[in-house]
Amino acid sequence: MLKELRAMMHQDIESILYDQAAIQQVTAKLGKQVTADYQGKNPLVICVLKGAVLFMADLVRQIDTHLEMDFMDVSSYGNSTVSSGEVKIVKDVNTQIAGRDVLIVEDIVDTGRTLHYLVDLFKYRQAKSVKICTLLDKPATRVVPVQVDYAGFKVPDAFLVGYGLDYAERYRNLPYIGILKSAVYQLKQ
Ligand SMILES: O=P(O)(O)OC[C@H]1O[C@H](OP(=O)(O)OP(=O)(O)O)[C@H](O)[C@@H]1O
Ligand code: HPA
Ligand SMILES: [Mg+2]
Repeated sequence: MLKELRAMMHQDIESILYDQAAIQQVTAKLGKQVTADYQGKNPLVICVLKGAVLFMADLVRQIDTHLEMDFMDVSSYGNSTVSSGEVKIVKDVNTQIAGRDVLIVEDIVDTGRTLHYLVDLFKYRQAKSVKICTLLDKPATRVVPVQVDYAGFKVPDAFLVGYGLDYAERYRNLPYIGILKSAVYQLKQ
């Protein structure tokens, strides 16, 4: 049954961009950079739900400093492949931000709206510093400027799924990152 479901999901994938080994390798590299930059700082590492949850889980295990974790759920795509333009807070962090070194962990920066909003929010809450670590950066589609401090891969202008990234809540559990066949979403929009 599981095999059949996997085969069905794979049929929707145009091509695989990054397999498990590539993701693991780049995550280890990012973890080393973060470790070097945050020695003695006890950063507050904030995962942007839901897309970044798999990356967060792998990344923190590659960071060799004390750190704290928190989770924020924001959403702007709904069941579409196009940003609604409005970032909605679904769940806020539980931690006081003032005076903290905040590291935001994201799966992808696309238009930049989500991260622009979050950086502004944490600065407004008087974080000591705010940095961004994203697995994927899609610079061609940027609408709002965002300073990305740590980026795993620069990706082409295509709709990606897998390893946390969804289309209409599906495909997050694929172990790799791939391009979704446009036929899958053109049928529905
Ligand atoms: O740069 P942007 O254009 O803002 O896009 C990036 C954001 O969009 C996706 O989240 P989404 O809103 O789909 O929620 P999800 O993480 O729960 O899938 C993705 O996980 C990023 O958080
Ligand atoms: O390419 C993408 N895939 C999935 N979710 C996304 N959110 C912004 N861009 C993407
Ligand atoms: Mg999404």
